[in-house]
Amino acid sequence: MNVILHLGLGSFHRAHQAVYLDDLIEKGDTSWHIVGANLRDDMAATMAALAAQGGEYTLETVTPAGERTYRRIRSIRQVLPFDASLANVIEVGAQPSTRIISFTVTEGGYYLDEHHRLDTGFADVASDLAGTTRQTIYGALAAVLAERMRRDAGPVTLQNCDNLRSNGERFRSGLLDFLERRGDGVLRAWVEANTTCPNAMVDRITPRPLPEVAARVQAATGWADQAPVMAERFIQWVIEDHFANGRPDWEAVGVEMVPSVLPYEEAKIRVLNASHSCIAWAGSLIGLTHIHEAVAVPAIRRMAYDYVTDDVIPALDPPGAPCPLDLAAYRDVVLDRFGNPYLADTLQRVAADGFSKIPGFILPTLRDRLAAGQPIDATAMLPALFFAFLGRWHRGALHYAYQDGVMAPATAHGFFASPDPLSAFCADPLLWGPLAGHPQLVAAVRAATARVDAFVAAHAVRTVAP
Ligand SMILES: NC(=O)c1ccc[n+]([C@@H]2O[C@H](COP(=O)([O-])OP(=O)(O)OC[C@H]3O[C@@H](n4cnc5c(N)ncnc54)[C@H](O)[C@@H]3O)[C@@H](O)[C@H]2O)c1
Ligand SMILES: OC[C@@H](O)C(O)[C@H](O)CO
Repeated sequence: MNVILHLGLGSFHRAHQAVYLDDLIEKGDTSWHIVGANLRDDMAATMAALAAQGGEYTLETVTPAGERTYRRIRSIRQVLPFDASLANVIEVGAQPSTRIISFTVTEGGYYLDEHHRLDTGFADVASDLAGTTRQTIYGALAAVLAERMRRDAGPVTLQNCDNLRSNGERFRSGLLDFLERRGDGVLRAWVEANTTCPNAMVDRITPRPLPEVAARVQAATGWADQAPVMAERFIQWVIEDHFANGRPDWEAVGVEMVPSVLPYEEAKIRVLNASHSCIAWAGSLIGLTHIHEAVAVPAIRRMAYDYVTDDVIPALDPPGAPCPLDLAAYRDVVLDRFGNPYLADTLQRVAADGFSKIPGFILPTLRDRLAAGQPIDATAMLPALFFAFLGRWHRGALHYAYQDGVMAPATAHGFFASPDPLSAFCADPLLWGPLAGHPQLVAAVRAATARVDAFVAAHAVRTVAP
């Protein structure tokens, strides 16, 4: 039996990779299973429920027409209880039968600067580097791989499943930097020789499951499942076929194995993820709650549509180097997927982690457009929306809690204490990297904030503090 150890047993993994593997098991190939664990004690009730259910749970999918399906997923065979020492994770990860270690630790879980080097200013990274904790993906994998090397347990693939551009390469760069900073040259050399990190594009909108999901699952299946997940029907996974020690027969279940994931990930990140954030920030500013409500507001749909049409498509599909994907068709499909009312995906979930999403999803289009001497008006709307959103958060006037794994609250509050808050926001190196303070960026975002203010004044549907 071959094992995939998955770190970060959130909703997405259980609606995506675990489902692909379950598809394979259903086809009669039982040669792989998943062992799952978390690096943080942040979803204890779900982890306990999953463990009590032997790793099994129900996946509910729903189409834009409201057609629901229910299916029991059995590919996760073991759930490791959280333990800050990660002793169980290390034990499983160091076994020769574990051939793949995959992870979803959110966009904010990588702590990389624009050169893909570790940003050691983050307390979690600093304490993992000092060896006092194992709470980041780097600290955890350094411990697992050290034990694997000690036991001579063989090569292993490190498979990133987060929404990160060149997600395998970036993670690898962070891991190697982590080992170098720790002075762990022997392990670093072992990792270079014995691991691969295939880039991958992952896609399936997976909201945080609400209590209604469990109620529907029980009504439909009779099982009082304590850990169900819910997702859209659409699913996609594109992987560079670069595995160190074998892999499941992913092609047999529709995973696309490609030499380069680049066009897929650029399209996904810039078209889907950036417009998703745009819609979430805009909808939040006018007091809405769900993505489908926000994308139904013509002015919001237009912002996302114009951003993709005016700025992203010309950047990704320039004359002389045509993109292999039909980006206009992709834009339309994505906007329709956001309109699925039965998903009830929250603005709160998608608006989260702006301090990772501005640099990851939006900055590359600004950079490309400015480098080509082209206007950035449509893209500037996105940071202008986030700036207004952050202003609401700063004043305590958001109608939900904002979660951001990377934002330093004092720094973000500090923008609004400055005589020119917008300039302070546009000068933040974490958000803007080499574009921080760029005069054209500041001018375009300033002009866009006036359009955002006009949009809010015309559309506010909920009484919120100004
Ligand atoms: N939900 C989706 O629609 C979707 C779709 C495609 C990709 N993804 C990717 O999956 C990620 C997780 O989404 P989800 O829906 O499973 O979220 P979730 O909130 O259900 O789970 C988040 C997981 O990440 C872990 N985590 C959070 N911060 C961490 C950190 N700094 N270090 C280590 N572990 C950390 C948590 O313990 C948990 O296991 C997203 O951030 C995204 O990159 C999600
Ligand atoms: O944009 C937010 C993401 O979590 C999104 O739901 C996902 O990337 C869709 O695959």
